[in-house]
Amino acid sequence: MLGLDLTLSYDGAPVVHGAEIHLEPGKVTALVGPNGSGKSTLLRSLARLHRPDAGRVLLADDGRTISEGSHATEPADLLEHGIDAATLNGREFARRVTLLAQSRPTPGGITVRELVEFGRHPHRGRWVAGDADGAAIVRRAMELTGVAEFAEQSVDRLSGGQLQRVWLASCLAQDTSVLLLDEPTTYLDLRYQVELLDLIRELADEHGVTIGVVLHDLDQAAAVADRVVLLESGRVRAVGTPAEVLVSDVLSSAYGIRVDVEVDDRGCITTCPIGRYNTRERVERLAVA
Ligand SMILES: Nc1ncnc2c1ncn2[C@@H]1O[C@H](COP(=O)(O)OP(=O)(O)OP(=O)(O)O)[C@@H](O)[C@H]1O
Repeated sequence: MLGLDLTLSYDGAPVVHGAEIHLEPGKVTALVGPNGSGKSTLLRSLARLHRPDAGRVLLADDGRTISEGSHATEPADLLEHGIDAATLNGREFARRVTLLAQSRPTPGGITVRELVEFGRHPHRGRWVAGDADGAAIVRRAMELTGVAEFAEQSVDRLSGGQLQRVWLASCLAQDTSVLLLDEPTTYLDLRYQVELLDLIRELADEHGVTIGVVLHDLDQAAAVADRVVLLESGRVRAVGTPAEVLVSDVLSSAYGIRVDVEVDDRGCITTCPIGRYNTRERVERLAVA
């Protein structure tokens, strides 16, 4: 997927200025940046939920799903052979791209299974019977996200984290080749944060899914992403591997606070924003104590 020269605005006021973003099949691309830098707006434009003032979104012409994997696509291939997302009808687009949004209105009075089954909507004909693989895909989506155990429970009785996982299951049930996630670890406890990041990696590595994920936690971005796109004031400030983008001077300048970065022997990146309460001397003193 390639977002090209995207200019995005609200009420005529641009908030993203000519951004380019390339999401590759089988790779995880993390969008990071300060509050208000345009991450969600950019992600929503890739999901066709925010119409660009200028620019376009191109998709690989394979129309494949998570189950089938997808071909590698370079920006030049997409420019030549890609499909302009704006030309697809809603159903065609929804078979290719799904977004786990930050918040969604959840219909009341339905079960977890019914909400997950909702993800099958672009694969259904006029009759449910048309979706032969649907039941198996829904079951698998619920197992992967750990919601199968409360499949028959009402969504009204779920915690924030459980509901987040049910919506993720619904996105997986949609079985698209592009999966976009906006701050998916919000509301999740430590275990499910880690499991969600593992699942994201598994979908990319084993199923060739194209993944774009907005993350505030830079250490999570470093751990899960192949590429990081750093946005600042609606502009792409840096693109590259985590080791290339998540460096002290770039982060300190983007976030307006000193950010130290450590890389251990295994190449794991840890970022440490230094506030007044969190001077290096204090951190070292606590480590000794
Ligand atoms: N519905 C809206 N109406 C008007 N302006 C908006 C709207 N949503 C977002 N904006 C503005 O667009 C800019 C980008 O917002 P966006 O939500 O894309 O940033 P973000 O990087 O995702 O922020 P955060 O990290 O806080 O979620 C901000 O200046 C924000 O105030």
